[in-house]
Amino acid sequence: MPKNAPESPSLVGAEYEVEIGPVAHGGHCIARTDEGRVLFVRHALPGERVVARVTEGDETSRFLRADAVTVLDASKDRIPAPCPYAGPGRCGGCDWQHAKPGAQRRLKGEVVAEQLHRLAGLTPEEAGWDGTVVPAEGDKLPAGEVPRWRTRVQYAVDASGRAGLRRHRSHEVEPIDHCMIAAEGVSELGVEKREWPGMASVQAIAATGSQDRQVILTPRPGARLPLVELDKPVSVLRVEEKGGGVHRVHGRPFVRERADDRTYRVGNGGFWQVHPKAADTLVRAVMQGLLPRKGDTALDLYCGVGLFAGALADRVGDKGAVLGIESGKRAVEDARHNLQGFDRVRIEQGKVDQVLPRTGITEVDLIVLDPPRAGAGKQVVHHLAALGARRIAYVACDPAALARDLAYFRESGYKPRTLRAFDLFPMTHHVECVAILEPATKGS
Ligand SMILES: C[S@@+](CC[C@H](N)C(=O)[O-])C[C@H]1O[C@@H](n2cnc3c(N)ncnc32)[C@H](O)[C@@H]1O
Repeated sequence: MPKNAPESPSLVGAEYEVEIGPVAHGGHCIARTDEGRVLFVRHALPGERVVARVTEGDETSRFLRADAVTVLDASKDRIPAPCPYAGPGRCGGCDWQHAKPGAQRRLKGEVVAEQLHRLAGLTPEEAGWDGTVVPAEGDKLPAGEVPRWRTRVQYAVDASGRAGLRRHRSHEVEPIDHCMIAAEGVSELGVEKREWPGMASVQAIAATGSQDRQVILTPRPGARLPLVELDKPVSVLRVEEKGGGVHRVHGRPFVRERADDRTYRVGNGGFWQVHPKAADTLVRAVMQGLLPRKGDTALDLYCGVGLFAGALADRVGDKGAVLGIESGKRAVEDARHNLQGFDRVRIEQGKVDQVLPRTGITEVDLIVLDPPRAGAGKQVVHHLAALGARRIAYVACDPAALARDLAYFRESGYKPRTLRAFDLFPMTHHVECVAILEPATKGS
């Protein structure tokens, strides 16, 4: 828009009575107004008739964002949100509090299917997927009961020092007394029960398989650190104002997580799967898909603190070899520490697209890649396909990025053999997938 062009009138606050259409990626459903405007409506379910109030957009917007503020005709999948902080304009953490657990998983499945179809041109059958989204072990609870799965919670702190969670697409904080999806170990720390003057955010971590608890404080500019007295002994870290460096305040600078019968040190609030069953679930799915053999060579790309590299190293044995690549400096130190017992495991620091070509590797037997939400991208996918792996496991937290990359894999001669989807983020719209790929010539 030219600099001094008049702004078009905002539609925020406008209300439309609409029929809710299919679910879309991102925790909302699609609806159309009588004049043909497209609405992305939160707090609604497919098939419902609702009054949707616009939360973002103006007369020129291609689509508007809206909240269902009145439900005129409810879906049979609707339940009263168990969380008192869920609802229009409230906490932005959960998208599907108002849906029965089975319906949440169906909605996620529809999103995965739609992304596969739209971005990769694949039907569920062609992707080797039965169309289901599987709950994590122990999470199949009756409607109204909420799994306490979040072992890491990033609380935002408001100007008065109260901890809470951010409202949807907003910097505003919804102060909360209790997050229902927080793991018991997180709630027990009592972060929500005290004030955090001067802090911008407070992250609480409760490790899985050890009693390690950690709080990571991010102060506002110029603020002094509060004396941290919590209900449990914890280690405390502080994030620097500028540059985001992390410093130890007291206790260990890491927590010990357990997965696949191994302990992993995770320092400075680095990446670890949030659901307590996620690491084991994903390792199992990847290993069942790859079927590593003694003597295999393997890559673990975007390896974090070495979760899949550790599992692969165990299975390929002394005659095999594993190379992990990870961009985070601290995560690389942790991965090297975690896997120091394996002579034939090497961890390289840097971005996959830069490090991989420098390694000079031209052939491998197996590959695991577990990229961040943006996915791996065309260049990395084409490079991987040229290495001739027998099987590739793609672990994906964003089905759109996965579907796009599956299309790149197809261009370069790989097809999905199986795909599995897991509900490792109950109550939210997020879903984790594991696709196992093999050369397209195999069995076709
Ligand atoms: C989804 S996590 C997976 C970590 C690990 N596989 C696990 O399950 O614990 C993605 C990891 O990729 C790293 N990362 C992000 N972009 C990267 C890049 N371009 N190259 C290498 N690593 C990257 C992040 O630091 C993070 O540790």
